Formats: sequence, structure tokens, C-alpha cells
Amino acid sequence: MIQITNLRHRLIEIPDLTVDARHIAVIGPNGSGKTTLLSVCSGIEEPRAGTVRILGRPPSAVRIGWVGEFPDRTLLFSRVYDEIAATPRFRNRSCPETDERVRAAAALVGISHLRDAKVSTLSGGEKALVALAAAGADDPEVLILDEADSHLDAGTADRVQRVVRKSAAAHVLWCTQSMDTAACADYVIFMEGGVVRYHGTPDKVFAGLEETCFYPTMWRIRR
Ligand SMILES: Nc1ncnc2c1ncn2[C@@H]1O[C@H](COP(=O)(O)OP(=O)(O)OP(=O)(O)O)[C@@H](O)[C@H]1O
Repeated sequence: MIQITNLRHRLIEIPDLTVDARHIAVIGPNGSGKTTLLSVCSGIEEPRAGTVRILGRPPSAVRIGWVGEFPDRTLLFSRVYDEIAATPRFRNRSCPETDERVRAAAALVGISHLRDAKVSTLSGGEKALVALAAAGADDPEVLILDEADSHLDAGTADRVQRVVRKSAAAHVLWCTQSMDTAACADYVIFMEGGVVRYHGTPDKVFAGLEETCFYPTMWRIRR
């Protein structure tokens, strides 16, 4: 469960929000506060006021896998293998266990062939996949993805969706500009001007967005 109480940070103001769903999409216009909300939920930033509790704990006490929008800014190592191995190594896993985790995470994301590649030689989409493999390499309790699908072709974005759905994480918090992706979530949070304008099941949230550009294209076609 994710519980937000009296949260204020930059433009964000969320008095009270409790979400008990696994796959949560965060959507809304540019500048509405989506990344800010994800940063606070991941523990990257401490909120100015209020609290976030995930699985009953502050984010700093939760094992979180994070994939940012610009992997170029977050990938730390020059070799793909070392990037994926970083989390298990930081958690003092043994070398054989780390190796097993790296191989499994790379295979799951479909980048086994890139394990020994240099990060600098990868495309933007491949870097996003490396970041996803790294985020999932040490059994995160919560996966947080900030527009991780923004550089991916449709096929790769689909693969990422499938990988994320297979993850054993208790919550996947995913900010996306693809309303078709958001429509597949269990729960949707629509932000506008720093406040949560709508939240609930996709049916409920998109009912309020039917006349806007935020209505899923696939739903519009099917109507
Ligand atoms: N580090 C920062 N310091 C001050 N203001 C910031 C910082 N990061 C973001 N902001 C401001 O907070 C507001 C919300 O930004 P945020 O990145 O959370 O929006 P967003 O909904 O994720 O936008 P986008 O869809 O464009 O990525 C913006 O007005 C932005 O200028």
C-alpha cells in the first residue's frame, strides 16, 4: 500500500492519497508534478512537508528499483555488465550470485547479447533497457519508472511492459505519456498543476478525460 499524507513539495500538494494497487500509472500534462511525485516516492528527494509510506515504511527503508527518463544521466558504469551488477554488489551479494542475477536480469529484458558491451556504444532505447535490467537485478520491492518508455519503439515498449508485469515487485509506479499503456494499469493517478485531479481505476479516471487528449487512442477507436 502507498499512503501519502499532507504532501507538499515544489508545486505538489496532495492532502491524502492511499493506493492499494499493484500497477499504478501516473499521467498528466508536462510540468504537472509527475516526476516530482515519483522522486519523493522513491526517496530520491525528501518532501518539504508531509509523509509518504510505502508498504508501511518511509521510501528510504524500501528496496526500490528506479528507472529515470534519461538513462544517460543515471548509468554510472562503462560496461553494461557492471551497471546491472551494481545493485547486487552494493548489497554485498557474492560474485557467483551477482553473476547469476546479472544474467537473469539481462535475459528477462532481452539484452543478454549486450552484457559485455560498452554503455557508450548503446542507443538511447538500449540504455533504457540496461537501466530496467539494473533496477530489477536485486528483487526490488517497488519499481518506479519515470517515462522509461519515452525512447522506445512500440515493440520494445511492449517488451518492457511484459517484463514489468512479470516483476515480483509489490508496486510498480509508472509515469508515462502513453495513455494506452496507462489504460492497462490497475490504478491511474492523473496530475494537473501539482494536484491529483483524478485517481482510481482506468475506467473511472479516463471517464473524466474523455474529451481531452489524455483519452487512450485504443479506447477511442473501439468506441
Ligand atoms: N529541481 C527542481 N527545482 C525547482 N523546480 C523544479 C525542479 N524540478 C522540477 N521543477 C519544477 O516543478 C514542476 C513540475 O516538474 P516535474 O518534472 O515534476 O513535472 P512533470 O509532470 O514530470 O513534467 P514532464 O511531463 O514535462 O516531465 C515544473 O514546473 C518544474 O519546473
